[in-house]
Amino acid sequence: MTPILQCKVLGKRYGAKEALSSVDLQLGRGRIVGLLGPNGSGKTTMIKLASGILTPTSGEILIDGKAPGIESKSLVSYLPERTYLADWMRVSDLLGFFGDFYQNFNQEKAKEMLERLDINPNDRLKTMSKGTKEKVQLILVMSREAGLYLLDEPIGGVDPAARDYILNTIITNYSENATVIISTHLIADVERVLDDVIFIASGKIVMTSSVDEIREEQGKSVDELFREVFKC
Ligand SMILES: Nc1ncnc2c1ncn2[C@@H]1O[C@H](COP(=O)(O)OP(=O)(O)OP(=O)(O)O)[C@@H](O)[C@H]1O
Repeated sequence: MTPILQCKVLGKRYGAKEALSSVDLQLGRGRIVGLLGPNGSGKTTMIKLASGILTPTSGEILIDGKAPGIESKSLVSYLPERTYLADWMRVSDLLGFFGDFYQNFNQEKAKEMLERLDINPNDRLKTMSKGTKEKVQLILVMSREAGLYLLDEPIGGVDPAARDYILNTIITNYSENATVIISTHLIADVERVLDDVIFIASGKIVMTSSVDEIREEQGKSVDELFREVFKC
C-alpha cells in the first residue's frame, strides 16, 4: 500500500536559513505519530510542507503517492499553530463553513464533540477563551473524515483536564486507516496516545521509533528519552 506520507531527500530553506535538510521518511496508515523536537527544529515547516502551504526547496513530499495539491487537500486535515478563523463567526457558522468547504466534514460528529465539551454553538469565537477557541478548532479539524491529520501543537492552550478529553477525542475520532501527526512540546501528556515518534533536530530526523520499542528496549518513557537526547 502506498504510504500516506513520504519524504524523499526533502529540503526547505527560508532565504539562507536551512529549516529542513535531506529528510527521508515514510509513514504508514492507522498510526498516531508524535513529531517531537526542540524549538526551531523544523516541525512546523514539515507540517506546512505536508499541508501544501509551503513548497519544498529540494527533494519531494508525497501524500498518498502524490505531490500536495487539490487531491491531497481532501485527504489532509490540518490544524495550524495559530487560529486563522474569523473571530466574529459563531461556532454554528463555522460548522456551516466547514460543511460547505469540505465534502468529508461530519457535522454530527462535530456537534457531539461540542456538546461533550460544553461549548455553545451560538457563541462567537471572539467571546471565547484561548483554550476554548483551540478546542473548537480541533473539533472542526477532527470532524473531517480525512486520511492524514496534521496537528501542530493541538493542546498547548488547553487545561490539563481538557487535554485528556481532547486526546481521547483524537484517538476515537479518526478512522482506522487514517494517520495523525501531532507536533507538541507536551510529550508527557501526549505519549500515551502515540504509536510512533519522530525526533527532529536542526532540520534533520535524528530518530524514528515505535513507542513500544522505546519502552521495551530502552526502558524509558518518550518524555525521558527526549530530555536525554535534547539535553541543553
Ligand atoms: N518564515 C520564515 N522565515 C525565515 N526563517 C524561518 C521562517 N519560518 C521558520 N523559520 C526558521 O526555520 C527553522 C524551523 O522553524 P519551525 O517553525 O519549523 O520550527 P519548530 O520546530 O516548529 O519550532 P517551535 O517548536 O519553536 O514551534 C527555525 O530556525 C526558524 O527560525
